[in-house]
Amino acid sequence: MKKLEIAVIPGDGIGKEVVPVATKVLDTVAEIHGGLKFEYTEFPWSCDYYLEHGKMMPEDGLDILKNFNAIFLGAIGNPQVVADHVSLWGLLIKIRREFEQSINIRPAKFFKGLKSPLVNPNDFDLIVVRENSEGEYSEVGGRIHRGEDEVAIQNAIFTKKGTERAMRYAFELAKQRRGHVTSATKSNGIFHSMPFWDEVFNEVKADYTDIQTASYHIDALAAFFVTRPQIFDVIVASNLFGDILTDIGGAIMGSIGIAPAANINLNGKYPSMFEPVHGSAPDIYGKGIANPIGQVWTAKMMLDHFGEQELGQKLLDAIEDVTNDGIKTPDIGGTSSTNEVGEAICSRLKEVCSVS
Ligand SMILES: NC(=O)C1=CN([C@@H]2O[C@H](COP(=O)(O)OP(=O)(O)OC[C@H]3O[C@@H](n4cnc5c(N)ncnc54)[C@H](O)[C@@H]3O)[C@@H](O)[C@H]2O)C=CC1
Ligand SMILES: CC(=O)C(=O)O
Ligand SMILES: [K+]
Ligand SMILES: [Mn+2]
Repeated sequence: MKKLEIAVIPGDGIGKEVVPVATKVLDTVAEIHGGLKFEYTEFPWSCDYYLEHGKMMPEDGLDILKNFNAIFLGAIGNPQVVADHVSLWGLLIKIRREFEQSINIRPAKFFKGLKSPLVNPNDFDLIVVRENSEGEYSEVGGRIHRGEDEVAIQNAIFTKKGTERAMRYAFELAKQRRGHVTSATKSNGIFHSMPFWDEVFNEVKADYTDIQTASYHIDALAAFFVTRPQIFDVIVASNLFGDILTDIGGAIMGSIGIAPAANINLNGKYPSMFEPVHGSAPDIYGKGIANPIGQVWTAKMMLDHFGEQELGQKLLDAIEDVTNDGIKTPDIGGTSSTNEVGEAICSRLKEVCSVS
């Protein structure tokens, strides 16, 4: 029996609604597999926890998490009660950083049964490799002179190591896909870090002569996500650019609520963390209508990570079948609830796996 110990952090808002659906789907996958078992330990770390304890997680939170095989997280953030930079840096970004989850991979593809807002979605299938350890998301800087003369300085940090690591990951990934890497740059406007980014990209690509490459400024690239997403295979982007591109990736599939993600620790020292692209969606929380597909597809990425690609693919097929059958939450034009979609995915999965 392959036993996987998973730390589960539903977090805030709709994280608390979609995570239980996804763990139920994972249990169905394990049942079908027969030799696989997920053992969940749930942690209530969230903005509610902050209100009670004055912090997002206990002092020894990371020590507790580091012994798990993976972390499965919903979303963090309840800006009504805790400022977003405090809640995210106190938990989500803290885990990404301390556990050296240096890469965030986020696929987007034409999804069967979904109405893309694009006139001609034409089967796009791309994956963004987002640098996840530095870049524009940094604590380096400060504020001085409160009031009228206030100055805020925010530094973006680009190291050779971090930049090259993300790019090499993208090239390796492209080898297993369609052999094309696009670099998201902005070297016309950002004077130091982006020309550096371009230089590192040119260096790395010289090692991958079989891989085709392109480089676009992020503004044009964002527009191409809308006008011709088919031209992309793997896109490598800085932390901020990757963050923005992947919400667009969700949008062109039909909803940000279906976009999955994985924060990968590459050195094996710490667990990786699986959490969808979307946030806690306070505007729809509590109504039971959050789309669980982002979280369930994220579970599929966790299955892939543990070497269960075959079942992972069946799960993705089951999600697409259910969507195609019209069992959908309101964000993608349906009338089903979060739980109904989850149950339909489990049933469909059992059906396809009993016939094969
Ligand atoms: N990784 C994380 O934990 C993230 C956390 N956040 C936090 O989440 C909170 C809300 O942030 P927003 O900027 O509003 O982004 P958001 O992703 O939570 O919501 C943006 C829009 O998409 C919709 N949406 C998102 N997920 C959905 C789903 N599964 N089903 C249906 N509709 C969905 C929401 O209803 C909202 O209209 C903030 O506190 C923010 O800091 C935001 C992004 C990522
Ligand atoms: C914070 C955020 O929006 C993200 O990691 O996607
Ligand atoms: K999330
Ligand atoms: Mn984001």
